[in-house]
Amino acid sequence: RRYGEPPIASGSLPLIGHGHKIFGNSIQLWEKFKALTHECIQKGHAVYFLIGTKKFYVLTDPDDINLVSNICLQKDTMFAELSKELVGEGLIFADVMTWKRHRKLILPTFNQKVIESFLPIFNIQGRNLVKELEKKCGNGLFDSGSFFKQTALQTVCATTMGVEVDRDKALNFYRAYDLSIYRGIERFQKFWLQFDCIYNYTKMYKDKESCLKTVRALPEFVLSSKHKVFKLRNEKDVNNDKKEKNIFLDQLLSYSDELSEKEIFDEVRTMIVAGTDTSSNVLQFALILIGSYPNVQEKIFNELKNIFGDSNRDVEKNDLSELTYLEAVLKETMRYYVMAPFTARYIDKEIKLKNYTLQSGNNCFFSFYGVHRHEMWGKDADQFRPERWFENQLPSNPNAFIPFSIGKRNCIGRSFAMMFMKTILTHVLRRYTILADYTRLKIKLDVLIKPASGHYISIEHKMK
Ligand code: HEM
Repeated sequence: RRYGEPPIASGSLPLIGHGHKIFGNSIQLWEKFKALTHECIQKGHAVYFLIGTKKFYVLTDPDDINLVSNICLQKDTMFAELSKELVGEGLIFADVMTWKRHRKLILPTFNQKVIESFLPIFNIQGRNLVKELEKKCGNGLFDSGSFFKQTALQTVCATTMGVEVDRDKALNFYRAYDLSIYRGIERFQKFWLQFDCIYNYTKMYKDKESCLKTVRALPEFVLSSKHKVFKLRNEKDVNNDKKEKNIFLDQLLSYSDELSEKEIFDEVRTMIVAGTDTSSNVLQFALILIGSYPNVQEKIFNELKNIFGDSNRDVEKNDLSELTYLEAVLKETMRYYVMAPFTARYIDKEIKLKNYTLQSGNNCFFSFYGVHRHEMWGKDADQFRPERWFENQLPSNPNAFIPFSIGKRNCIGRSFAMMFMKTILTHVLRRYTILADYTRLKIKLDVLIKPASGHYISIEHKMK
C-alpha cells in the first residue's frame, strides 16, 4: 500500500501538461483515451494527467470507482459546462442539491411496473422499424445509424412523455445534435478557440448556434403538445392526484408548483438525449457484431425460433426473461464497446483508495472502458464472446460490469433500455439476416463512442 498520489501519466510537457494529447480529431481522441486507460491499468489502476495546471485523475478499478462515485456526487465542472447548452442542467449534469430533489421525483416513474406498461409501444416501434428497414433489404451496405436513433427517440417520447414525434422531426433533431457535439469537440481540441473573442466570429460558432436552435425545438414541441393535451383534459389533471401520475413528464408537470419551467425543460431534453443516443448506439453496435459473427447470429435465430416459432406475434413480458442468449449478446456488446466509456466527478474531499490517495479540488475520470478490460475479465477481455455470460469464470466483483455507471448517480433507464433493445432486436432478427464486418469499423469519441464512418451493415430476408 502506497497511499500517495497516483503516478502521473506519460507524455506530460512543461506548461501544457498533457494538453497536446487532446489535439487531433475524435477518432484520435478515442485511441488516446484507450491508451491512457491501458497505462492506468498497468500502473495500478490510478494515474493523473494535467491540462495546463489542472489535474485529472483516471481510475479503472471498480471498487475504487464505486467508493468515489458514492462519496463525490458532483459532476466534473468542465464537462458539465460544455454540455449545458445541449442538454441543460437536468439529472445528468445537475448540481448535487438539484439532482437529489429531481431524482426523488423521477425515480418512481422508472419502476418495473411502469416500464412493463411500455411494452406495447416498444412492439409498435419494432414493427415500424422493420417497415423502414424493408427499403434497404437486399440493397447492399447502408448506414443504419439514423434508423435506430429515430426509433429510440420516438419510443422515449411516446412512452415517458406520452407524445408522438414523427420520424422527420426525430431525424432533424439528431442531425443538429450530432453536429453540435462534433463542433463542441472540435472547439475543445483547439486551444485558441477557447477564447470567446475569437470563437464567436468563426463559422463554427454560427453553425453551432443554428444547430442548437433545432435541438431546442424538439423538447419545446414535446412540452407544447403535452400542454395542449392537458388543456383538452380536465385542468385538474395537471396539478391534482399526484399519486396517479406515473409517467415521467406527467409527474414533472404535476409538480410544476415546485419545479420551474426551466427545470422541467432541462429534464425533458436530458431524458431525450440520455434515453436515445445511448440505446440506439448499442443497437447499432450489436447488429454490427451480430452480422460479423455468424455463429452468434445462428444461436440468436435458434433462440427466437424456440420462443416464437414462425409467429410474428408481439414480444410479451414472459418472453423477455427467456431471451437469455440475446441478453448475453447485448451485455457483451456493452462490455466490449462501452458506449459511455467514462464519466467524471469533482473530488471535494480527500479520498483513500486501495493503493492511492486522491486530493480534494481535482477532477476524476472513471474509465468504464478500463473496468471492462480489467484483468478480472481474463485473458480474452479484448474479445467479443457472449458465451462468457454462461460460464462460471465471470468476475465475482459485482461492479465489474458497469455500462450504466455505478453508485447513486447511475442510469435511471437501465430496465427501460434492456426491455426496449431486446424487443427491437427480436423484431429485426426474426425477419432479417444481418451481414457486417466489425473489423472495418472506425470508432470516434463524441462523448459516447460512435462509428466514425457509416455502419456497414446489410440485411437480407431470413430463410425460413
Ligand atoms: C443502453 C442504453 C443506456 C446506457 C448505456 C446508459 C448509460 C448511462 C450512463 C453511463 C449514465 C451515467 C452518466 C454519467 O454519470 O455521466 C446514465 C445516466 C442516465 N441515464 Fe442512461 N443509459 C442508457 C439508457 C437510458 C435510457 C433508456 C434512459 C431513459 C429513458 C436513460 C436515462 C438516464 C438518465 C436520466 C441518467 C442520469 C441519471 C442521474 O444522474 O441521476 N438512460 N446512463
